Amino acid sequence: MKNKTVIATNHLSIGYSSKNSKTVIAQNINLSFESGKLIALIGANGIGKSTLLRTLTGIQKPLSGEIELNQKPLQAYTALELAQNLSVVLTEKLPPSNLTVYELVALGRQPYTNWVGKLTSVDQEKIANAIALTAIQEIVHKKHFEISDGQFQKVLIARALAQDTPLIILDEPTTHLDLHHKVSLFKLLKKLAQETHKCILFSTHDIDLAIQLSDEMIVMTQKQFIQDQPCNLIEKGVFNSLFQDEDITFDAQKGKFVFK
Ligand SMILES: Nc1ncnc2c1ncn2[C@@H]1O[C@H](COP(=O)(O)OP(=O)(O)OP(=O)(O)O)[C@@H](O)[C@H]1O
Repeated sequence: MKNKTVIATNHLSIGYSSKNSKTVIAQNINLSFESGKLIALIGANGIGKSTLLRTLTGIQKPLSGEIELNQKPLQAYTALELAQNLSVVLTEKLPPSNLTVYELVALGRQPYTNWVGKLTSVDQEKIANAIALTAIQEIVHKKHFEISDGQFQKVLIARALAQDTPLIILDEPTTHLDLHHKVSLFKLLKKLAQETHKCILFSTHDIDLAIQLSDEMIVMTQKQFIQDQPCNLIEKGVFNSLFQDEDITFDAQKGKFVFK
């Protein structure tokens, strides 16, 4: 299947504005993401990763510039159309509820169900598919608060898969996970990008893992955004500019950070 551009930005400027002030977090952002790719967004704490992801998902308005989702300006989408084209996995806890894992995954079908919220056979098939792809069959009858953090992350990804959108955006999906669960979640995202041909964009602080498992990375620094394949970024020495700390350097041979 041919890769096509799912989302692209043109001279995008992101930040926060109120009545009296405007804070620019980053500007002149020109990025483009294709279907079938797993793309990691990395950068130091507070650099603006969440701000960028919130802007790309339409949760937050750009200060200026354009975002095109499937060749159409993001602001031209209705809320329902947006939910059919883009799913978001955030790290926030859910509001208190008694939902089972199955019901939570089924919520992904909301943009397609009628006003009574009845699931059609197509909806049920998409839910079953999402559950199978994320391998959470054994916990579908549990309440969502009866599962571990790692399982919960998978459930949120299953909900995004059930929503069946060409683009999935995740903000730090591996936070709070141990190494084993981080690796398995990264591999799951990689498999999903390959098998479902979706574009999966996520932010992370697990840079070593992102280098090994993502198709492309976006390195965000005070000065610039660099988007490329991990091996090219290593070759260009980009990772050394990530942290303003002489004690942390990137070992290009080992493909990981080393500390003094
Ligand atoms: N609601 C807000 N109003 C004003 N400034 C904000 C707001 N939210 C975040 N910021 C500021 O925007 C900058 C970028 O924050 P953001 O959360 O996007 O960074 P991040 O790269 O995701 O950080 P981290 O890796 O620590 O999660 C920070 O300086 C932060 O203080």
